[in-house]
Amino acid sequence: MKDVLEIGGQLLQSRLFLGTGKFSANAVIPEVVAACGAQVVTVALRRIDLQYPEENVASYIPQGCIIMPNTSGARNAAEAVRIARLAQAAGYGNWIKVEVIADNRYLLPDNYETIKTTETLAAEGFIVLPYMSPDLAAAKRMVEAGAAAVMPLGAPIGSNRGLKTKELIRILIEELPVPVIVDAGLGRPSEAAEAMELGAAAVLVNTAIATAGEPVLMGSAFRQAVEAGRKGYLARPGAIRREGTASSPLTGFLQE
Ligand SMILES: CC(=O)[C@@H](O)[C@H](O)COP(=O)(O)O
Repeated sequence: MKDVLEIGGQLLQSRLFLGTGKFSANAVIPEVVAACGAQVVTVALRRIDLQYPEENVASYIPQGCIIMPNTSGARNAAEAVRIARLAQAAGYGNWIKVEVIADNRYLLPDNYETIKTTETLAAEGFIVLPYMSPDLAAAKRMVEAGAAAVMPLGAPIGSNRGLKTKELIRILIEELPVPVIVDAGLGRPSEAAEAMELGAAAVLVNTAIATAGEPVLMGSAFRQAVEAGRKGYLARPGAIRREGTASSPLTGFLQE
């Protein structure tokens, strides 16, 4: 049975979602998407320019990808809902990544406003993927509100600090009935593999790929890391022990 990820009725082979901010030029995006094998690509509505296609980041996303607008810039539920409706009216479908960020230093999400946004947009038929701080109570409310997945941060956006919220994300993976997609802060392919080994359904990466010296090569590295991490999870890793266990029996050699 092929290992596919289902979200909003879509069957995805790729578990690496790509963010499109911070690239030195939009022209590199098609090659990076191909290197990542990404099927879901997120764009900020403010970077969608309907009048000048060459400035419209969405026009660099290959056919066949799901373009998932995000509500970055929204500081409360009302603004996020407005951005989502604008994106849909502009023809960008009904997937939406909810981002409601009220602090300028750490760019941490406002879970309360995100819950409210999820309630409104899910009721309007959007496929809602809320970016959130990994809190079980808030995540359950987002799921009750109709979230198709939840997207807890590993570390602050753009920090490249990795899976700093690992134990909280593990709880979400164990307790929630929807896919858990680690989003934000993953700085190295190994950290994406770590998230996948934990049981994350997918990861979303932007800064680490966009700001690498070689974004296409880094995208390919993240692709392989996500695939390896997923296989490591499916293979059911052995128990972690404190004591040593000989790889071949030493009986008959050591005096008890
Ligand atoms: C919430 C948000 O905006 C993230 O999707 C961001 O784009 C990805 O975070 P990194 O840039 O740290 O990968």
